[in-house]
Amino acid sequence: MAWTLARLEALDREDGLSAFRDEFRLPEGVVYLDGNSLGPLPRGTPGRIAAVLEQEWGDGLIRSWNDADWIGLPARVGDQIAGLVGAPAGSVLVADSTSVNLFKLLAAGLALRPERTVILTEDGNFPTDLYVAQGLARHLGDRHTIRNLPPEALVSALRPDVAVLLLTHVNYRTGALHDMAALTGAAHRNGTLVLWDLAHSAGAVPVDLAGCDADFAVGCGYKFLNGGPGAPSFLYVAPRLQAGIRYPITGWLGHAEPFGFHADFWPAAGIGAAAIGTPSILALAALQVGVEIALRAPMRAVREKSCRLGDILIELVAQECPDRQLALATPREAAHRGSQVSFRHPDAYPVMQALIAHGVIGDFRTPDILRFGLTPLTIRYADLWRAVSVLRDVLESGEWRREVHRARRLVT
Ligand SMILES: Cc1ncc(COP(=O)(O)O)c(C=O)c1O
Ligand SMILES: Nc1c(O)cccc1C(=O)C[C@H](N)C(=O)O
Repeated sequence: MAWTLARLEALDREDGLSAFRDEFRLPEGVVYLDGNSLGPLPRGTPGRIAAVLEQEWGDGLIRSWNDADWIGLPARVGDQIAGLVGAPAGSVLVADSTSVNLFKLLAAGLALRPERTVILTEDGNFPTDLYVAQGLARHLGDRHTIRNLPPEALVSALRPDVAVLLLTHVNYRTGALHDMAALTGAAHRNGTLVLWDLAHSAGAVPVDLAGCDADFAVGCGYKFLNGGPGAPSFLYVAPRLQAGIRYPITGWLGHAEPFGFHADFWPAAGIGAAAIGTPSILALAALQVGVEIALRAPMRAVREKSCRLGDILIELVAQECPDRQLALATPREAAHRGSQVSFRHPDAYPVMQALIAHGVIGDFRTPDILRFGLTPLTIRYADLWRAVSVLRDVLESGEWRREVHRARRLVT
């Protein structure tokens, strides 16, 4: 049966998550399909930031490190995020950026496997993951080799020299979802540690770090967790590894007694040793608002809606835009994708710019990807009708050929 606007509106009426949309500020006339890159602003965030500014900073001044427990905020928000990624309390800390946390945990993983010299990762992994691995290998005296392989070749590449398997759970371009349990199990049978990048998973797909016995993970605060541009990242270290770990950056807030002001470093117990310097309290407060919304949304319903949105988007594009040079770049089966759908088009960049000019905001990824993020808390089924109608019109009219849509901007 063909998709119609009426059928999609009927799905919106039955949608148990529909009330969440009102918790976000979404500009009139915009269909926002980029929450996988920068989540929208929760309506509660400005008030929370204002309270931290006025009362905690303005009135409380430095006393707020104790009175408002600013000092405990990275671990508190970490424990809240733990509830979203299947991790126990005390195993997640909010700190730094995803790139920095990748460096910290990859270095810690390599230090736990000193006799092994290979970092195994995937072709098409997010560039920062690859660059961090390259930079770290150089820093360690070029002793390590980085092996990039297609996903289907990873398991057979797990040989005795592989120290760490570094993977992004959901691929940023294609949206393909790895089987975390199977890959972690295969790595462990080889004595290899696994570091998962959850940038496109946390808050979007079910993640069970403890159930999969994952070793390390990092994740992003500004995508599906809606923490705002440049929101701090989080990191996870399995409790069984925390005692023996050696982080490459040992700052004063990772010390067992930061206010002892000792000359020598000895690490805090548990996940606290992963901290480096003073956390950004305003950014943490904003992130906490987004995380608390995500915690109220049942993950099973989020995943179901995400899969359904993806299936409908794929079917609607096939229905409305046949023969328009669009090729699905995302696995067709919902079980194998995250919360985005991507299409290839030879002129993806100007096509996306034309869509954005009409208020349908997705993004372009080199060389030829039109990427649509599906955030079940804010997207209505009927929004897909509007998005695909605009896509059809842009492709039919050839409007994307106009010079204005071809001018490359710095951030795509
Ligand atoms: C998979 C993945 N890892 C890491 C990052 C980078 O994180 P950051 O720029 O916050 O360090 C991103 C996106 O920016 C990403 O998509
Ligand atoms: N972090 C970003 C930024 O500072 C500007 C523009 C985009 C981003 C992104 O997050 C990109 C994103 N990780 C991606 O999946 O492509």
